[in-house]
Amino acid sequence: MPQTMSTTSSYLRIRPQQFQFESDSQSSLLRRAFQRYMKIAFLQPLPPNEPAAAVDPSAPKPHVIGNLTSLFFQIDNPNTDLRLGMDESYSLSIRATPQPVAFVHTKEIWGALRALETFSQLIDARADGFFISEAKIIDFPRFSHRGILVDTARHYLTMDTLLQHLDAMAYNKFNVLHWHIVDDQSFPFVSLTFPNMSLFGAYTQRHIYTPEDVSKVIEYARDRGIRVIPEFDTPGHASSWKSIPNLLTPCYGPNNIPNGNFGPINPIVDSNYEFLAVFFSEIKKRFPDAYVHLGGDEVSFSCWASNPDIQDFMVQKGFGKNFALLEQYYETRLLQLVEKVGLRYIIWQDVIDNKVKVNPNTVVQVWRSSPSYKSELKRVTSLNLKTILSSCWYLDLIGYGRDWEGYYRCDPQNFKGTTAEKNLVFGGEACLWGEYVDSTNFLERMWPRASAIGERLWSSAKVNNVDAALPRIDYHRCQHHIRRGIRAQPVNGYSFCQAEYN
Ligand SMILES: CC(=O)N[C@H]1NC[C@H](CO)[C@H](O)[C@@H]1O
Repeated sequence: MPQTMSTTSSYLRIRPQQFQFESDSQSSLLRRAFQRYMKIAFLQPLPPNEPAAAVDPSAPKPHVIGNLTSLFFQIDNPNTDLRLGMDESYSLSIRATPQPVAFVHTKEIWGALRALETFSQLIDARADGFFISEAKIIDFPRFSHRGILVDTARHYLTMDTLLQHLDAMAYNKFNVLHWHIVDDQSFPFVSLTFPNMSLFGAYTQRHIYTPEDVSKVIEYARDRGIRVIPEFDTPGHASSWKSIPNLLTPCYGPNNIPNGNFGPINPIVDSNYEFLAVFFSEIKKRFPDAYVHLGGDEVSFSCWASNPDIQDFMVQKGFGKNFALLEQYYETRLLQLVEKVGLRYIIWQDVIDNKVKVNPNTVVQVWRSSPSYKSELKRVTSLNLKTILSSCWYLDLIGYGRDWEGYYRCDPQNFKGTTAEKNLVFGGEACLWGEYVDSTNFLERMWPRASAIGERLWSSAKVNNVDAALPRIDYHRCQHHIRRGIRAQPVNGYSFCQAEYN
């Protein structure tokens, strides 16, 4: 839902063969977007040879007063970086009188992409043609970080799934793909510096993302105004990093000999920080975004506590039995080496909960839903740290019925904070963890449940009435997902699409 939108009951017909997007900008990204949306905006609304009568006879016949033949884009500054804080605002005006004219004005090219998506969603595709009403829209996102976490480590996601997902993200104006690319269970990311990591860490050599795959995802996302932020989660969730000698902590059994298991990254081995510095300097080369996600969640202390060398280290450092201090020691050194590499970072809230001192640019991702995410938001923002919320939006946790309503009601700034603290919450992410998700069910489990979060993160906080949203998310599922080839599951107990998924 745009920030401001007014329409009239005067319609213009669009004949795709006599319509084009136009701009003075020479941007190749914009040209590709124009080509893409000429297809998307004018997809046949109904299965072929469907009798026109199938169109809902009660729907009011549009009052057509002319033909629209072009949509002109004026972009003030076409060559801009894809970045946190990029300008995605736009105005869209469609007028029928004195003669049909349609016009978009944006500051940056990213607003042009968002305007194209809105324009495509305004088109009323009927059996007897394509129509669009007069409209005046002034729009911009409420939050600048509107992300989706995908997990390619618990189960592998095919490139086709990832690219379809990026298409759907664009249909919902998301702008960050948080690629949780590796974890305990597998390491599908092919490192150029340390090829053994995927050689020994991937499920098989087919369950990998080659450098070409990674570049393809980054370019495909960029074309849609979507940043790609990879997550390399340490010191926990790193069992698959086992090919790096001495990296993981050897766990000890009760008789003080190694029991063959390995735990979190070993924080007392200095060469591990040298490895991490080299690894993250590769990451900086491979991913253009200024931010990387360093994880830091769910570090289990039991293996560290079982290791006699670590026990000695804790005594030397005066940490006693407080392993949160050892995690602080690790995180402090990690954040320093990553900063030295020239990357900014996002971390899970656990790092803050363990009282690690972080760089003021740090972004904290709040994900736990207990004791209360609202008190966590207060705690993190009172440290003057930028924050994104995920707690309400764990799409991997499934139940029965319209769970999207809860996602829709959750507002990231709805906590007891000062205005300044609330403004530090600059967005959020839906998370679809991969424990029970792979390419057979990723898209239908993601969409359109994530659409409710997309509107929460783009639209005004005042757009929050679930009853008003129900028919819109239902329509959005059919017209902008199913019709565009995205397998999106039902959001309503009973409904149908003009063109069902075949
Ligand atoms: C930050 C975070 O969420 N960490 C773990 N918590 C539970 C999730 C499943 O719901 C995943 O296992 C995830 O790896």
